[in-house]
Amino acid sequence: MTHLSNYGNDRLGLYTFVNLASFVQSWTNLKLQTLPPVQLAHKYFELFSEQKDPLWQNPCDDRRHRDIWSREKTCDHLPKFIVIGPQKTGTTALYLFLLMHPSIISNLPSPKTFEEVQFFNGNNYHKGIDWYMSFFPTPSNITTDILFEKSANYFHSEDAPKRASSLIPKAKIITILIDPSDRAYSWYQLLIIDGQQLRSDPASIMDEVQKFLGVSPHYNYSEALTASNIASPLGKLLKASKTALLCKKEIVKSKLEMYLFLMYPFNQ
Ligand SMILES: Nc1ncnc2c1ncn2[C@@H]1O[C@H](COP(=O)(O)OS(=O)(=O)O)[C@@H](OP(=O)(O)O)[C@H]1O
Repeated sequence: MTHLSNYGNDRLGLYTFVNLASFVQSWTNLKLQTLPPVQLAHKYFELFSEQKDPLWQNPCDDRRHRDIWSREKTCDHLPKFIVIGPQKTGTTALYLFLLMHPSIISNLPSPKTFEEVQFFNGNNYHKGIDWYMSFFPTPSNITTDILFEKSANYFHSEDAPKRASSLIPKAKIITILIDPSDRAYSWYQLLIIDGQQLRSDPASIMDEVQKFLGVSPHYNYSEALTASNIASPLGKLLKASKTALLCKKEIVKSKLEMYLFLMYPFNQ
């Protein structure tokens, strides 16, 4: 079983399998049985569970694979080098410096992860090779243009090395190493806020933010963020937003209207 997006190896496998089955039928008393395709697949992965996780192989090194690929699946849509991180080492700066070179071309941006594709490290990998290749533009000059991608979290991913070496074995790799304490300090300067909690429990989040920023005096958000405290602008906003939520079906038709409605007390 292969995880190539073509049938170069699988055709050979099927040919061997058919001949094996006819040999068994002709020369033995064994009764061959089969199952419908989906059940057969379940059975297969029960027996070979290690193959549940695909490992996309490189289609470019085998002429048979290249020959049956469509034009869109040219090997020119794969990177020639990758910047693997780690995070907080200056990867964004390096990425921008590389982009300044006329022959070095990056992947197209991702709506979710911006300049990074983050293919080899996580679940995006299961979206397949076509998904990955769709991030790379067609080079205007195949011989001189060099495609690359930078995903800073490849560095600490356990899966990324084997996945990358299977799909792009010839790609060069760039990593940036700095004093770990500088990285730690950079992380320390960053506060990640849980957006869901900001909605459900803003006061606790704001306590955390104050601590992180070291602001003084400590402001009592628990008190300020109550509907009863309507004298303050925050109270007005909260009251307005509460009203908006209560009657949103009737009066709030879109997110924009909701926004304007919430901001109304401040725009008067
Ligand atoms: N030349 C240049 N220009 C701008 N910034 C530079 C440069 N070299 C390194 N840095 C520092 O790199 C830190 C951010 O690293 P990353 O881009 O890898 O961060 S991230 O993982 O993408 O969040 C970030 O560090 P901190 O400021 O300490 O957070 C940047 O200041």
